Amino acid sequence: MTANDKVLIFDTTLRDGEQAPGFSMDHDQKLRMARALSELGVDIIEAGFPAASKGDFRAVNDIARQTSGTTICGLARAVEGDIRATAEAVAPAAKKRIHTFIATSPIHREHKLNMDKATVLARAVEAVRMARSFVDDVEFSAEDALRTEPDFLIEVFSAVIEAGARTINIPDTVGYATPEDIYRLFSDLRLKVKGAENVVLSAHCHDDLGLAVANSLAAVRAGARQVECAMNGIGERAGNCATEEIIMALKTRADSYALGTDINTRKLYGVSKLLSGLTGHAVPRNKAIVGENAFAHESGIHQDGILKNVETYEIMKPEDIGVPKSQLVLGKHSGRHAFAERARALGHDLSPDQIDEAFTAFKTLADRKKVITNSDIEGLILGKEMGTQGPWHLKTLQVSTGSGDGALHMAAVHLVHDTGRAVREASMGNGPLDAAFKAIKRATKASAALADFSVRSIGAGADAQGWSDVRLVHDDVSVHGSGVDTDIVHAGAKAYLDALNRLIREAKPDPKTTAPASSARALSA
Ligand SMILES: CC(=O)SCCNC(=O)CCNC(=O)[C@H](O)C(C)(C)COP(=O)(O)OP(=O)(O)OC[C@H]1O[C@@H](n2cnc3c(N)ncnc32)[C@H](O)[C@@H]1OP(=O)(O)O
Ligand SMILES: CC(C)C(=O)C(=O)O
Ligand SMILES: [Mg+2]
Repeated sequence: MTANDKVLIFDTTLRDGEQAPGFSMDHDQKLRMARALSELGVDIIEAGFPAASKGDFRAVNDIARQTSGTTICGLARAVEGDIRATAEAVAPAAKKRIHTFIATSPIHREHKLNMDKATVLARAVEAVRMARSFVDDVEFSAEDALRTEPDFLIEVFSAVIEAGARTINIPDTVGYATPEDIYRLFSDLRLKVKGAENVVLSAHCHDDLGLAVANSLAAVRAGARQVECAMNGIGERAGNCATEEIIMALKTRADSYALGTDINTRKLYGVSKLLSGLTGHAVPRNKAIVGENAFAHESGIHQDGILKNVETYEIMKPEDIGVPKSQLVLGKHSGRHAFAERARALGHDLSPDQIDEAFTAFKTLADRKKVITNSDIEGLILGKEMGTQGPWHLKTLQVSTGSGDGALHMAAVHLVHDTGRAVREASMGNGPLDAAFKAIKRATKASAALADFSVRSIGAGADAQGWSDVRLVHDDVSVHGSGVDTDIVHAGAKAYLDALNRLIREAKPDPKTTAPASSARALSA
């Protein structure tokens, strides 16, 4: 594949995606997601905004340290401190990029930046020059490009290319453009920007009008060779172009685009599920590519067609996305091989130890549940992954509850700390979950306020497992925890402890990877 036959996938799940309300991830979750994106084969991971906080700096820095093979990028305003912090954060990566931006549209210039055209132009050039003093790979974005005067865009892009930018990103920041607008603008810029033939043109489309993927395809048609996107389409407001959708559109309609990506599409479903698990937001059932209904057929005419020829109603192969159509039925008589195979088919590459652990949990579940679905297995694997890191581990939870006036709700817990210390505590509460949360709080002596709690069923049937999400807040730090169990009170208690453990771990960052004082100064740019 030559550079011109390939579309670079720039994944911004961890930056634009994480910026959206309700989608923040803690340090471990970001590292886990970065690993999954790298294994998926994205070309560039935008890992965060290092100047935003010490936590963001540390996450980008650790991702740069631990992720090999993928370009690690951080976002910076056209501000010296932001660029220095980003340069420092991405420095450990073998392949690193600084992405700097400034808004160019009249409304942003006048009302947000309070800068005239000449100042915006000068700041853009200065920022790119400075970023180039740290790294070779510099991307420049003209925020709100689609509402900018085209002549001014041409002037800015020509100048930043001369200053050393290698990627020129043309964002539809507010999701205002139509595919025709995008096609026209990208075609025009390709012709008129000086040096455009030597750089990669990039699309960054938001989904406010539901056009992000269509607009990204229009940009590709007009010559863009990088698409910025986020898994499950998360991002500011209505979100970004969905990574899984643009990739499968290019693959499925290769007859029309004739362009490739380096993505292992079979991992898409697993990465999508991982993100849902980490953030506590399930994808809608009817979501393209990765939704539960994407390959499900209920109506008779469709089922009849599918039975006669699957292509009557399916334009993609589920296995190309990692959605298994396996004939193996998993139950209590199944063995380790079949289990490991299914886990792999669902996109989870587990180590032998992880398979042992998940298989033991699977057998316990199979004894309790008649039918084991793919959702059960996912819940089990993701739930295990989430609950294994201490310092506290739940050994036993016993709940006694009743109904009617004066009913008492009690919970007793047995927790074990990483140090080996065991603690048993009990508490009453306004309900069984409240009693369990209070007993855990007492046992760990941790103080945190419950900001959000939810439980949903994964899989079908009365014996479906419950997936619980808990958000705890302490000292302005907000963390999310998850728990899975066939019993919803146990699922809630596991989620509560998972979140408490995260708070405890967040409170003690690894001194070796904490942002040094110089970058802390940079944060106040
Ligand atoms: C379209 C996008 O997605 S843009 C990226 C959005 N991401 C983020 O905002 C990341 C998280 N942000 C933060 O943590 C904070 O906003 C920080 C650390 C970046 C800045 O915080 P503060 O210094 O407190 O400034 P605050 O956020 O209130 O205002 C932004 C300032 O940056 C200026 N600014 C905004 N974009 C740019 C830019 N690209 N280049 C230079 N200056 C900029 C604004 O005009 C404003 O300046 P002012 O203080 O002189 O009015
Ligand atoms: C920072 C830029 C690329 C952005 O997210 C946008 O303009 O939407
Ligand atoms: Mg954006």
